[in-house]
Amino acid sequence: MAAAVTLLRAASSPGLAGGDAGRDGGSFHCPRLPPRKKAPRKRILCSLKYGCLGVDPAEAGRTAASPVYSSLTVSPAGDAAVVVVTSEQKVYDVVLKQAALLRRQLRPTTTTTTAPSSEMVDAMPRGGLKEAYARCGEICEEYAKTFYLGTLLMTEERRRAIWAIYVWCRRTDELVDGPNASHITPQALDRWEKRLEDLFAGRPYDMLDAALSDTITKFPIDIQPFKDMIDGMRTDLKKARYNNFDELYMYCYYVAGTVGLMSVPVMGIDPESKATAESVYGAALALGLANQLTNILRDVGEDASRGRIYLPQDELAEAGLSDEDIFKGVVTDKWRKFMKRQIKRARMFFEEAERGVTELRKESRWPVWASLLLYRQILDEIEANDYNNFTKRAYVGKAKKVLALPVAYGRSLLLPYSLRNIQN
Ligand SMILES: CC(C)=CCC/C(C)=C/CC/C(C)=C/CC/C(C)=C/COP(=O)(O)OP(=O)(O)O
Repeated sequence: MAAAVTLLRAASSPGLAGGDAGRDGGSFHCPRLPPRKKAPRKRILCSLKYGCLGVDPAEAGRTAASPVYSSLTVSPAGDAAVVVVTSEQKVYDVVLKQAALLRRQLRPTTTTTTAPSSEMVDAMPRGGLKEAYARCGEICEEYAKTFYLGTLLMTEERRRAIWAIYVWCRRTDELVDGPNASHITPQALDRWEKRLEDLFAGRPYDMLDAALSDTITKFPIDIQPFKDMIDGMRTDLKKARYNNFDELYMYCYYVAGTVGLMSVPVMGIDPESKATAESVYGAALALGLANQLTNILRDVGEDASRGRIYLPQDELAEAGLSDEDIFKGVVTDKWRKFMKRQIKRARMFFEEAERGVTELRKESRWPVWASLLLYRQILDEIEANDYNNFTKRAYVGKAKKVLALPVAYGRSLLLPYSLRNIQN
């Protein structure tokens, strides 16, 4: 079962998602739950941002009553209020937590010292941490060249930290997507999680872990996004279908939104920026989601050949499409229409991410812009392929890749969005 589905929570829970916490940009409008006695069984509609994306304006009226709105329902008994929380709200709780941590510039509580522990020293090669980070850099360069090039502009400490995070994510992903994926069991993921806890406590198992162990002593990085990513891998082991966008949203958070959350404390917010930490984390989350949705749209055919369909089943059905159509892989008008809706949604996540990039420290913006521009172009390529993502892999050519670098650099010089009106 997906962790993605709505979760039940007592209304009295202190971290009531989307409740009075509020959100910059006004996208969350979940009012407080009403007092129990006065409003038994009252339903409160929370308008969420992305659930209804891609719906034609003509259909807009219908969305008000459609299930894309989460319902907060006071229980019939009136005494134990139960809240159904959407994935977007649940993830937003994590965003708030991470933002609070960054604001306070806290070190993770499990880390007791900034000096390498004896376990850390044992796990390190003779060249020590320097060599461990260099290896992380090589891996990052090998798998994500454009992003790697961008990181070279960052300060050494930040760049090395980003590489260490990248490598941990890559290794986690390889557990379920790599050559040994067919042997991976939930127990192996449990062991990987234990290993994560150990490295956060200063007890790394190997040199690559040692680099991350060191990184978390230098930046206010929380373990939760890392654990959530492992949860995403657990989802991948047992789930091959997503009933609706809410479920898919959660999956995308687990496997990619988490990367955005892990990166912000290292990339840093521009000291001049007037944006709140929540909004920057929100943008980082949006970029992870946008990238993952794009990745899914690019790989429809490849995933189908492994029996997997990472598309909202209800939206497929609405478009008159079934799993069989995906397995057959014929581009029809129904498929084009369905794809247009999915692409539109992915672009909206990219749009949300854009503002946030400008709020990052100047030297951190370039790699993020570069990867944003390049990944977003995959959507253009899917369109250029007339939506044939069954047998053609949308690919951004070398020339376009090279061109993206100066464009990204130019954008990284722009004033943070939060300062633009102030200065004009
Ligand atoms: C926007 C702000 C404020 C900060 C930036 C925060 C960051 C760095 C967000 C990026 C998140 C990210 C890179 C998520 C990973 C998404 C993803 C789908 C990666 C795909 O990785 P591969 O599987 O290696 O891709 P390919 O299959 O294309 O090679």
